[in-house]
Order: sequence, then structure tokens, then C-alpha cells
Amino acid sequence: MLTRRTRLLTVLAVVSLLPIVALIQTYRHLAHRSSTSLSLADSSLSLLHTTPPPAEAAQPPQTNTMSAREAVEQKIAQGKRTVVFSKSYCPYCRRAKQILKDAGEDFDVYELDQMDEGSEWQNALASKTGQRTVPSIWIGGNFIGGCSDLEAKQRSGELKTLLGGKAQ
Ligand SMILES: N[C@@H](CCC(=O)N[C@@H](CS)C(=O)NCC(=O)O)C(=O)O
Repeated sequence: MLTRRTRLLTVLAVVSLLPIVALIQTYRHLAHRSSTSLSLADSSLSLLHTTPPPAEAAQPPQTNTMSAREAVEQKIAQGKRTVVFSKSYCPYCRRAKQILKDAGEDFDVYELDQMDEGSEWQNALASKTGQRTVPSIWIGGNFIGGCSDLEAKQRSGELKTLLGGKAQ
């Protein structure tokens, strides 16, 4: 049998231990909460820092402009049978246009000095034919040359053949 004194001491011991146990419980509870909120914070951060989708490969700017060479080739191939790349102030161009007009030929004229892309076209023509000067005369998709070449063909009668019997 426990003595009255021993029971009293036991009760006192238990009572004095209670706050310590409560403290431990509170500490454990708080520790659990902070680790939960930390892991929540971690997952929120990981959501914020998810790997971005790979950037799309840089694309060259989309333009509908064709190169000067393509533009010139298109004019030669798809326009009228005779095409003259000219400059409005050029006496050789004036003479060549007059010869073609007199021959009754209906032709396309591009006055390069009056076009924004005129210099590029002139360069494209030069790289195609080796001739830098205007007029650059084309009949049936074939390069004729300049004014002096046209005159030579007129004299020889070849121009008449090229134009289907229209030139004198
Ligand atoms: N022999 C050439 C002469 C033509 C020529 O000299 N054209 C000048 C313009 S009147 C020229 O193209 N100069 C160079 C330029 O304008 O870029 C022909 O008969 O066509």
C-alpha cells in the first residue's frame, strides 16, 4: 500500500510534469505547421519557377517582297513580248523606244530613275547580262542589248524577224 506521503509526492510530480508535456506538444504542433507551410511555399515557388516552354526558334521576318532579280525576271517573262528598262532622261533610251514605237511594237517600259527599287533592278540586270547601262532591251525573253545593239539589228533586218515582220 502506498503511504499517503508517497501518493502526494506522485501527484505533485505528475502535476509538475504536465506543463512540460504541454510545452512539448505545443512545440511539436508548431513544428509540424511550419514544415507544412514551408512545403506549401516550396510548391508555390516551384509553380512560379516552372521551366518556361522553349522559346520558338527565331523566324526570319515574313515579307512578301521578292528580290530585285526575281522581279526583273518576272517582268521579262510575264509582261509584254518586248520590255525596255530605261531612264527617263536617257537619250539612248529615247532613241530605242522610238525605234520600237516606229516598228509598231507594243512594249513595257520601266523607268528605273523613277522607281524606288530602280538601282536594285539595274544591279540585277547588270549581274544577269554584264551590261550596266540603260536601255536594257528584251524581246521574247531574250536580251537584245542597248540602243546600239537594237539599231544594229534594225539595220541587219534581224529586228524585223524578232518582231514578226513589224520592223522596217
Ligand atoms: N552604248 C549604250 C549607251 C547607253 C548609255 O550610255 N546609257 C547611260 C544613260 S544615257 C547609262 O546607262 N549610264 C549609266 C547609268 O545611268 O547608270 C547604248 O547604246 O545603249
